[in-house]
Amino acid sequence: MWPRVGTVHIPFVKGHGTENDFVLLPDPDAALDLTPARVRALCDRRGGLGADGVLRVVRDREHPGAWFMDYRNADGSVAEMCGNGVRVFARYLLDDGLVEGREFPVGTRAGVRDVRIDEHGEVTVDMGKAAVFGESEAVLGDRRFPGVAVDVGNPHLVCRVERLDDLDLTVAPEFDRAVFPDGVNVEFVVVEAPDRIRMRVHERGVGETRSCGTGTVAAVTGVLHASGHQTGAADVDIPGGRVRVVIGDDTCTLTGPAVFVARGEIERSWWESAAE
Ligand SMILES: N[C@H](CCC[C@H](N)C(=O)O)C(=O)O
Repeated sequence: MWPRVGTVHIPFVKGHGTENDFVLLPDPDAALDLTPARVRALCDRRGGLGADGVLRVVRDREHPGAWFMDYRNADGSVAEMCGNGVRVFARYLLDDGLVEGREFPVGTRAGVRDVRIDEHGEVTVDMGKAAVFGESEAVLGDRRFPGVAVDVGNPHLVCRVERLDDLDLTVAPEFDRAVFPDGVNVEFVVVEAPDRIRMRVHERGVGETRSCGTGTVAAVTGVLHASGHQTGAADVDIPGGRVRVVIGDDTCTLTGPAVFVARGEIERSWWESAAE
């Protein structure tokens, strides 16, 4: 073992939900100064661990005994909610014995989200009510994509397209800042069948990801809205896998996997140097 010269390293867990990947910081008492610079450094796929975002386990001050998910995007920004992240976060709480039973609440900046983990490890998250709040468009190069604005606790723009393989998502789509003053996650959606859609997503604060849980809820909500329906269900195929979305009268659910890849320790000296 490397000599531990009086340093205490920082535990982490690496996991993903349909390949939307995260660094999870599990120690709620570590008193970490999680600056935006450290989040960017952790998410850096060369100089750091590499991830789309960071999930930190925090004691929920408003709900004693419950846990709060402090989610950060790879660019260091704070987002209200992360559907894939909640699945990974919930699985960690269950696997590490921090909760009793397979159904429990998780606090997020978008509110409390009830989760259920079945015996196969599939996680269902009550995502709350998704709401269409207008129409707008995304611009990629010289192409304009009309879409619907959907609030899933975080902002989304859902654009229906005929194909996904001709979209250059290496650049951020332009959008109307009057509609999305805090930025937006943009989904490009192909409807394959009334209960199956395919999508790609360019995430606020990250870039193109292989999956976006809140984005899949927004996509199904947007497609149903466009067809004049308020409720329905669909399988959503994203590059990182498949999730199931159910849009009900009062709430939506997202069901999908949560995978742990590795556990380890972040070198304290690296952590201090990343503070900026
Ligand atoms: N990947 C996340 C979405 C993060 C959204 C974040 N990029 C934002 O700024 O809202 C998810 O699975 O829901």
